[in-house]
Amino acid sequence: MEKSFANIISSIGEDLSRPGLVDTPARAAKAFAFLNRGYQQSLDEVVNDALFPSDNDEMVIVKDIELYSLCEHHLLPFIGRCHVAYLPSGKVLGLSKVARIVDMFARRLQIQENLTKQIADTIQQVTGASGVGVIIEAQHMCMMMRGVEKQNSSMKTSVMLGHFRSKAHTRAEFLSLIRD
Ligand SMILES: Nc1nc2c(ncn2[C@@H]2O[C@H](COP(=O)(O)OP(=O)(O)OP(=O)(O)O)[C@@H](O)[C@H]2O)c(=O)[nH]1
Ligand SMILES: [Zn+2]
Repeated sequence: MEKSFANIISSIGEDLSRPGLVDTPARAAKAFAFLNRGYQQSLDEVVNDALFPSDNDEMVIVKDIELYSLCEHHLLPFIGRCHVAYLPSGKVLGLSKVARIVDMFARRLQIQENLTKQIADTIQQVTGASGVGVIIEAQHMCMMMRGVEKQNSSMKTSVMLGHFRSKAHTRAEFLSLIRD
């Protein structure tokens, strides 16, 4: 990856031998590996068996989970917030694991729609919940720094599974609780 970054830097007309850039291919490779570290993670390792029996079947919401990802079309960041809710069915998931699952998928090359669905499907799979709702609001640098150059638009995506899809009042409760 270092060689590839060295090629990219030369290709834009820069002088790789100038002092400020000498270590840049190595730094950039390290940074890019970090930004894409989700490929090295497995769900088992992320969840680490942090599932706890509970007879509480009321809605659990983790809101405003910050999210940094890279769009798979331009390799530019999209940055925003993710809200996750589920209806437990016999067990609850360790709180931090919700955010870790978000990160595991965000730290890959993504489009926002697929990211939203992967998070929802995984929370469903891990918890066996009777419903899952995931909403992501994000701003895409590929639309801001280049291309159409719109600075104020943001994208909202949602995936509703189980009762969040079939019961309007469950969905409404989720939407109202993330507004507070
Ligand atoms: N649906 C969706 N589109 C995305 C996402 N991230 C980037 N894109 C879009 O992917 C599209 C790629 O379009 P292309 O026409 O192939 O590429 P481009 O010429 O660079 O497009 P422009 O951005 O319009 O300049 C653009 O419309 C981007 O805005 C995402 O998360 N979801
Ligand atoms: Zn893009």
